[in-house]
Amino acid sequence: MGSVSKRRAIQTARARTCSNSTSFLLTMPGFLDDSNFGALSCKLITVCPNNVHLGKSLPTINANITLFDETTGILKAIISGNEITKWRTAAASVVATKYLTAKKGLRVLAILGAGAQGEIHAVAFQHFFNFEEANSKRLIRIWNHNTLKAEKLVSKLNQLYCGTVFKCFKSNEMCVKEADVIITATFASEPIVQLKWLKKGTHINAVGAGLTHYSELSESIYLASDVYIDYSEGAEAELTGLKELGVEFKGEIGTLVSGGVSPSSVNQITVFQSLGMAVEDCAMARMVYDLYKKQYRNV
Ligand SMILES: NC(=O)C1=CN([C@@H]2O[C@H](COP(=O)(O)OP(=O)(O)OC[C@H]3O[C@@H](n4cnc5c(N)ncnc54)[C@H](OP(=O)(O)O)[C@@H]3O)[C@@H](O)[C@H]2O)C=CC1
Ligand SMILES: O=C([O-])C1=[NH+]CCC1
Repeated sequence: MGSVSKRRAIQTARARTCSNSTSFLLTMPGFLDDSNFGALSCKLITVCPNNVHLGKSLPTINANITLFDETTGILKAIISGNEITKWRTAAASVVATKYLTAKKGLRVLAILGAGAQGEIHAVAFQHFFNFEEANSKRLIRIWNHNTLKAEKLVSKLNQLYCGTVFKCFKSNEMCVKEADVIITATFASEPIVQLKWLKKGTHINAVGAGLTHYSELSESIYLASDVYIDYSEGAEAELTGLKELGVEFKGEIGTLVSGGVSPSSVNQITVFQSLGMAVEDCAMARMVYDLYKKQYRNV
């Protein structure tokens, strides 16, 4: 993220090719100029929310990353991108939360959405943060519009991570009540969080992209918040609706990381509007490729 804000990363706004009214292909080329994590790559990712209704347990998001030699342009690898997309998206939310809540006490975390992103955010946030609601008990709240799915996820997470209690909420309003941090990771095309439900100083990681990238939160939340983005070019292209609403972006998270922007005050509601960056995929693909070479080819 720091490299993006220092302009050591090249990633034009991605192309979106619709295959029908709800599904699309994103083409995400990126170049990262870094001796350890640098790479030239292009992620091809399809988003098909209706896969969930096909009854075949198909992921709704499917990605592959093509990795190229920066000098010769020769294709080096095609790397499956589903796990990479999950992890790098949660990692971006962790970094945004770290920098935007640095001066705030964190007790209550609410995750809205129990799909792939909801799950990986729960795993990442229990690892990096200490959300203790009461009696020093670590707790993470999870809501899904279909409660059964949230119950299944909660049961799985409670078996895997015994240091934290994962609790299912039937109401999104109750789930976000008193939350210090909220993560929205759904395909909701209508707001699932309202301003009047929030307390002062809440930080929201808005990850989901339904029809637009900003449909999970009410307009009043955006207008009342300091909104941060991952990269300006993407925001200019994909967040036009927010700009038309009068929302001014405070800056890129990478600028906060590099110390170029002062984080918001403790009582200010903040939103990290996560679009997802091609260079996050670049860095991860390079890491996977290097590990593969070391482990299997002894190079
Ligand atoms: N910012 C970024 O970098 C990235 C963003 N995303 C976005 O994150 C979101 C989640 O992705 P992912 O977890 O992989 O997808 P999944 O299909 O695994 O999960 C989607 C979740 O959204 C819920 N959901 C679906 N429709 C609605 C609705 N109308 N209202 C409320 N909840 C709904 C689903 O519940 P149920 O199954 O019960 O219907 C499920 O819990 C997507 O919008 C995706 O585009 C994904 C990757 C990267
Ligand atoms: O960056 C990404 O991979 C995505 N953003 C929205 C859907 C997938």
